Amino acid sequence: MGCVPALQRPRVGHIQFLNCLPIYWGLMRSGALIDVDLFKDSPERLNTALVAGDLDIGPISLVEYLRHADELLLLPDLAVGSDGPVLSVNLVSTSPLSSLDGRRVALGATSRTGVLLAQMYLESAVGVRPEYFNSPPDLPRMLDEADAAVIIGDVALRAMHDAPQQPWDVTDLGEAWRTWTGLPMVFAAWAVRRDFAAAHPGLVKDVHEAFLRSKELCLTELDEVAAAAARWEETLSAESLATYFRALDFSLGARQVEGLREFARRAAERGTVPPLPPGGPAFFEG
Ligand SMILES: C=C(O[C@@H]1C=C(C(=O)O)C=C[C@H]1O)C(=O)O
Repeated sequence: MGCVPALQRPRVGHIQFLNCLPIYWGLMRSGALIDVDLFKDSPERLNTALVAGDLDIGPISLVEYLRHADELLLLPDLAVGSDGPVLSVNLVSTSPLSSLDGRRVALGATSRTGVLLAQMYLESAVGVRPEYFNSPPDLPRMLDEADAAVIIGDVALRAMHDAPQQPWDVTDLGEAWRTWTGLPMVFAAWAVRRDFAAAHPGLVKDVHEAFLRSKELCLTELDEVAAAAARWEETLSAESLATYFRALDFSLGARQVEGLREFARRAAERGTVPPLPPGGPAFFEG
């Protein structure tokens, strides 16, 4: 009887960490926010929502993408990574890394990629086999219960900032990966569910283009983003936030894909994730 289906905006995830504030800034400045239903949350909850089909498009930890690559397509040229120090994916330790054999290491619950990278690094580069346990990302509590802790996002950025006044060794895992492999690290990428992309290719193209425009725009306005964010920070200054935003690499070009593949290969070798299919990752090609 000519029933018109209700129009529904794409359900899009957004990481509620400072790392994705530049992307949010760009979406806001271009007006693209009006055309999406934006869900802000922590990375691990966004991972779950995208995999469950409660979101259509969103950022996903690289490790979770690798576990669900058959259900997802990556959006080209968009990621959260670094080609060197990242400042916010940190292994914080109260004793030297070489002494961690058999000792307890707390893994922060918001991270999937950072915590796996820390384990790979400790075991294969440092040569120790600690005992790991999962923990809420509360650094003082983690260090009460363990000799080292892996944290990401704002908590990690603030810990890096406070480290000179604390008895901590901080290993920046973006930098460690780069020194170890010579490649950039991709911690998270943006993906669309394959079923949604098949049903609504035009919408996905629009959202992807909005994200790319947002990225371009924010890169030219990072000092303004940093100044706006610093008003709500107790200890991080506009200068340190600007340094942070410049350390982050939001691109997913040929070199970043090479880094992604190398991480995938090493993770699959450990049996933690299935191998990437040949020619992978598969991208949305709207
Ligand atoms: C650089 C970061 O990238 C992230 C790291 C993630 C992970 O370790 O699983 C997931 C999403 C991103 O937020 C960060 O959170 O600091």
